[in-house]
Amino acid sequence: MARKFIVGGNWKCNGTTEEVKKIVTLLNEAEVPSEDVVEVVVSPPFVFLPVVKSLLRSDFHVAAQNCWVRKGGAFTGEVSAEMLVNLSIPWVILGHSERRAILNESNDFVGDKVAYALSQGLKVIACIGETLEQRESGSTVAVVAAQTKAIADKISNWDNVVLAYEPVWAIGTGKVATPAQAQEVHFELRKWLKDNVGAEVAASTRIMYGGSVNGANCKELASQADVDGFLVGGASLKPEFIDIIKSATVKKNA
Ligand SMILES: O=C(CO)COP(=O)(O)O
Repeated sequence: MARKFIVGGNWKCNGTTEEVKKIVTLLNEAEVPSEDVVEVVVSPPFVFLPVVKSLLRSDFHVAAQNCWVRKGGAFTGEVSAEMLVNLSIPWVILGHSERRAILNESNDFVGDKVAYALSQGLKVIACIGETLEQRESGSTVAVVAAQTKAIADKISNWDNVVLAYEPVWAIGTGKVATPAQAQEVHFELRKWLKDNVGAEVAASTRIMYGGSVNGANCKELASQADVDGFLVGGASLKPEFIDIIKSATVKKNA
């Protein structure tokens, strides 16, 4: 089954109202392949979601960067999945390594979050990835498999899930995974899905790559068989994000 290329821009904890409006203008004026070829999702900080949603072209979509693990209530500082749905925010990024590492989100907690967000009707970009230490000790595949299992154990429908493989050592470091390194892990993840969830889910679930993707390295990464898109941090705040969106055509012409 054809997996539509997907490019996400994770703006992380960046931006002022003025800067956010500038990025939206840049996106709105860009000439990019049609929605049939590439799905574009941008993820501003919570406070800017309404303004971005209201100004952004209708063929691009918005994502929150996180949400609370269960139904909202007395959880000071949290934002619930219900609130995102109420604001017609279709997507949420969950399990980003910055939240796993800095805010101690465990595999189980991320699995619960994914399950709850899906139950409320959100689409989820679920992030996984190994640290440098884990890669150097040869446990990359075991680590990403355990992270994926914690999600798989809690959900029964993968239709609204996209995996984002983001090796921690490549995030914000300028040290991008080589196309072969990315392809190897994406292949193993798809195999894990096939062996543990099912052949159909393995064939249809998109796996994005994230970690120092930029306008110069995106085409070669996009040409890898199991790379179905990108989750972009730093470069999603710059004009080169448009070039990354355009790299979807590498797939179309493959
Ligand atoms: O964490 C990332 C996207 O979620 C990747 O960040 P960079 O593209 O800045 O390395």
